[in-house]
Amino acid sequence: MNYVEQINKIKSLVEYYTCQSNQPISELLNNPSSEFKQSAYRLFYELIKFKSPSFYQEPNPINEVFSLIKRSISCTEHSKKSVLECVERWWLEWYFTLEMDTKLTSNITDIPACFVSSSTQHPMRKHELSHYAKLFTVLPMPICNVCARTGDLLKVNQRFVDIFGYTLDEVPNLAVWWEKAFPDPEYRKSAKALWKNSLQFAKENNNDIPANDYRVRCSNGSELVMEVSGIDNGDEFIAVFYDATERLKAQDILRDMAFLDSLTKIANRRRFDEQFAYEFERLKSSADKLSMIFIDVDHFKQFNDRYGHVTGDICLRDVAQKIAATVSRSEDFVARYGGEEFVVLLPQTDTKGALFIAEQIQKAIEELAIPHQDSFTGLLSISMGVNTADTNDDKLVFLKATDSALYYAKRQGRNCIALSSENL
Ligand SMILES: Nc1nc2c(ncn2[C@@H]2O[C@H](COP(=O)(O)OP(=O)(O)OP(=O)(O)O)[C@@H](O)[C@H]2O)c(=O)[nH]1
Repeated sequence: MNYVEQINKIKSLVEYYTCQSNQPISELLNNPSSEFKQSAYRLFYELIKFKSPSFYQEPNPINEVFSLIKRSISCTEHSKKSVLECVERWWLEWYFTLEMDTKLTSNITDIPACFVSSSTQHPMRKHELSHYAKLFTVLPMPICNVCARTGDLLKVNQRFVDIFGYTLDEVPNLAVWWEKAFPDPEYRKSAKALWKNSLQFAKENNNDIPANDYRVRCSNGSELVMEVSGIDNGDEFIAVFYDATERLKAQDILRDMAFLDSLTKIANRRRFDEQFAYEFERLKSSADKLSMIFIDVDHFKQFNDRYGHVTGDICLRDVAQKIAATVSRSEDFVARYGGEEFVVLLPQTDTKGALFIAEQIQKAIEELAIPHQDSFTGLLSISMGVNTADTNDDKLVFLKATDSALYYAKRQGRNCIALSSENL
């Protein structure tokens, strides 16, 4: 298998898990299925262990291969990039483990003992030695080697110093590291507990320290979210840090995409269902009121028929943005319910407050002054149904009653606001 074929195999793996597998991307990244990890491992083993000894020749081959693939992925393909980075991270960890298990001896002084396997039968050759020393230095992520008994940091690589700004003299042991990199006592406590659990897990599971995200304070005061994993051989462990900022950003984008209506750029129905359930749950344990407004654009079928669907789309986008701009409290929530229908949730708001907001929305849409020749006023208008729930109300009954109020407004001739009969 040549280099290009090897690269294509990795690309196909990423392509498959991004586009064809049934697992949603966010779940794939947060909770990778064993099938995904196993496929990545099989490919790693095939290329690195058996078929491609040439992978060993360069000090940092995995990084090079993945950089090449990254360059071939367009910057808009966020999910593909995230999946690729996930595979790269595993490969680097496996690469370390493989080297440790099969190549190293314990009588070498300039190599962290963590690289050294006591079960190794073959003494390491000189060029291999320099290779491993180099590996520690050139790997593109921060790495530190720690004595498990004393907590002394035995070695950190240049990348560690570059990224965090701490030299070995400044963080000589774990106690100082926890103090400096985790200055908030509360967060330090939870981070330490997470790390302790990870080390325990490693002892019970092949020495692999599982990856978790930690918020690390750098010497210049900035904070980075780092995914930390590693290897624990009992006497020492190696912690490998991977910058999770890009992954978290990609996850945020994916989450936004899943919950955003692509046309109007406000929350979609799925997001509404979630928020509605959350607000109703909250209502149960409080004496507050929750108000809701259903909004429907009047005679929108005729608008589309007269002005065309493209103008119709622009109109829906403008109406949605106007509603969102009018409802300004941070706890209020606006979503596209479907088609030309929108919904507003107003926590801690009584009927009077909700009617006031509905009037504001009506005024705002009037100010948009979108021509609509088939409308009574000559301008695009909306109809609204308003309803208010309290602790004892049922979610679905409330939703239905608000919908009925909206259709009452329609029957009244449109361009008006109707209050649910429950509130009269
Ligand atoms: N352009 C565009 N039109 C949409 C979209 N979603 C739904 N519609 C149209 O909105 C129209 C809604 O029509 P109806 O449900 O009959 O309602 P209406 O014409 O607004 O009448 P009333 O609600 O009774 O005032 C349909 O023609 C849908 O095709 C969209 O995303 N873009």
